[in-house]
Amino acid sequence: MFNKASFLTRLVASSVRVSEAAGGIIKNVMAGGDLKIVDKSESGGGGGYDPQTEADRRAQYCIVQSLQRHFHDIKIIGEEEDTTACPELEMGFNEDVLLSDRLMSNELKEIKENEVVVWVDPLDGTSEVALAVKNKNLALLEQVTVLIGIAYKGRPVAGIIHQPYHSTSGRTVWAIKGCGIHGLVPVTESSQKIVVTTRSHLSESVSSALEALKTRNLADNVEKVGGAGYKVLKVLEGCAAYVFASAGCKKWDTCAVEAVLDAAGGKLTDISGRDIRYESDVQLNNTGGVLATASWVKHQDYIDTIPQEIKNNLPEISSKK
Ligand SMILES: Nc1ncnc2c1ncn2[C@@H]1O[C@H](COP(=O)(O)O)[C@@H](O)[C@H]1OP(=O)(O)O
Ligand SMILES: [Mg+2]
Ligand SMILES: [Mg+2]
Ligand SMILES: [Mg+2]
Repeated sequence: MFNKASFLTRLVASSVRVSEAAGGIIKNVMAGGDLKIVDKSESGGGGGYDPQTEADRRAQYCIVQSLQRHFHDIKIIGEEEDTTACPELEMGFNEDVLLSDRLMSNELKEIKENEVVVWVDPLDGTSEVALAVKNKNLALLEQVTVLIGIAYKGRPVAGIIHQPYHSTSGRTVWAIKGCGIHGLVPVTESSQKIVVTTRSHLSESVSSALEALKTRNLADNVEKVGGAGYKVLKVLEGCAAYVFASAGCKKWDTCAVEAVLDAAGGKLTDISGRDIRYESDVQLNNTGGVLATASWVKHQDYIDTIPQEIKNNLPEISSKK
């Protein structure tokens, strides 16, 4: 069945399994107790404290090696430049994904390996991992996700969000364009408009955007939590929007989650309402910020309410410098 399925279905089926293997590696490193944290901003990354742990490095190695072994011509762009080798694992694939093959459009069925860009965030929420260990507050680990996003012609067509610390054995939420969302049942209405935003990268523009939303009853409450993946899961499970009016996150933070949110009827753009592009040569930073909304609110209301001066300070830069 696997070999008969189209390339995109096989890539997603493998990526679901690989994300779960990466989640296991993250848990093993955490259980070992020695994160070997480095601060990437010290090696010229700029932009303030930017931690990377042994879990980030091992998870990325596992994901990239496994996918490249089975799909030689895909282009993979991962967050971490430094990785740590880990034993080769025979991944297999997730059988449920294969069932999507019959639902896929012909255009997606005909996608070839050299036409996709795979955006990998091996561990989203590294700041929360560092804080969880420092404060011995393991509840923060629920905010950790593994993100694998698949882009075709510059736009997301599939996404995988693995949440290793969700309940006891973790969970994987995945979607292929036009084939629905799997791994959770999205909330389709809520009496309260809760907006989620950053815990560790707050700034003047982030706060001002949230204040503006509150005045228009688009944010009854604001929750500050970590991770782009975790915040989109919160939007899928009842929050109204994820608003990040800052240039800090990258294409690997948003490609997977945009594909999953889109499949649930939500929407993700920059804060000016522009689509985020995912070609292999784009600027890695999401310089226009991130606005993700649930299916049951109007995305345009949030765009219209964010002050123009904040948008002007977050221009879109689409080509790599
Ligand atoms: N200034 C920044 N520098 C590095 N990464 C950032 C920055 N801002 C956001 N991110 C990335 O975007 C994610 C969402 O941001 P936040 O948690 O602040 O809402 C973070 O988990 C982090 O991903 P990662 O943990 O993979 O490095
Ligand atoms: Mg990081
Ligand atoms: Mg990230
Ligand atoms: Mg990361």
